[in-house]
Amino acid sequence: MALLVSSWSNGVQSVPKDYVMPPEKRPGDFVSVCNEIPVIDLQENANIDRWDIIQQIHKACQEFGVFQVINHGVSEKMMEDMRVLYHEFFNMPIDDKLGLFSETSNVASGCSLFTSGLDYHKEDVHYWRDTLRHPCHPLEECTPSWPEKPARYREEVGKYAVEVRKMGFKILDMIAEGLGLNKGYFNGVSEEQAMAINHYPPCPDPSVAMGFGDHTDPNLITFLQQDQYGLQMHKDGKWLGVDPIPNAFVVTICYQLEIISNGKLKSAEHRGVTNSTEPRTSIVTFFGPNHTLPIVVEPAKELVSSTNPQVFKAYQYNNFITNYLAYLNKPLPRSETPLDPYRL
Ligand SMILES: O=C(O)CCC(=O)C(=O)O
Ligand SMILES: [Fe+2]
Repeated sequence: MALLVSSWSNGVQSVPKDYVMPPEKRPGDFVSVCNEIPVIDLQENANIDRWDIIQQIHKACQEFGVFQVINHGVSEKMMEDMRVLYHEFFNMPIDDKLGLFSETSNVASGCSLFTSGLDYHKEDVHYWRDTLRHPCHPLEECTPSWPEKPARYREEVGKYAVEVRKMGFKILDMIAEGLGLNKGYFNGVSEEQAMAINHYPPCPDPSVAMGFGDHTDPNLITFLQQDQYGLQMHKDGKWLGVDPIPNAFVVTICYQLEIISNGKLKSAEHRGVTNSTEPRTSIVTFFGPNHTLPIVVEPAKELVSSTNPQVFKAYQYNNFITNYLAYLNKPLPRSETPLDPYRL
């Protein structure tokens, strides 16, 4: 537990040496907010109909692999309640969190509170973050593993998970239609829903530490709400800062969507940096195929033709996840990406 950054970092004057990243993994010069990352209003009006919104989403998925949504249907009150709840959670006395703590991230199973990356003791340098992670669907099976404190946790997070699922499926339908696929096309590969709540305490020197290193999420699609600046996206060799718009969700295209779209949509590489003044919390929801079932993922047949040859082969999702986790443990610099073994 003493390992949690939030348990020891308050008031520290310098970054401990096992949190000082080697130069190639540091955040580099300050990256300001990029106003080009699309912000899409999901509310139809007299001038904008559903098809216009689908086109905006499609363009953003092709050009950036990321966009923000507003008027998305999840109530502002609920998003604010989540911010307040997780502020309270990360500020609870250590004893209240002890039962949840795990020294490894335990990604595949139940609820865990961990720090840094996948396996703290195997790392040379650590990330400046603590994370609570748990599955969210089916709700009745998941909630018994969730935190018991704050007392309203299970009720509030349960409602939020349901609302985010509705929004997620609505946006996935629009992505499907933008690709020329039927509504509901992604239903079979978005069954699994999990949340990760990343907490980054203020860091005395954000230029040498890293909150969350570069990565692309392995699942289908990710929705993130954030209370402070810190998320950056990689595009055309540059890092772009994502504006922390209150009550917006950042939508990120992940590896499975790039593969199913036969490379038409781009997955987005991203990272989280720290700041020296304010704690930052990102509340992240992931949707993807059920990793406990032998689900086959492959490019949509409708998107493959003689002029658009298939660029990825079919594989089992659980095999992809095993390879992805092994990839994350490989030392830098890595010569290939987790997508490469699946290219034709
Ligand atoms: O905290 C952030 O902004 C990034 C979080 C993230 O990329 C993740 O949880 O996969
Ligand atoms: Fe991520």
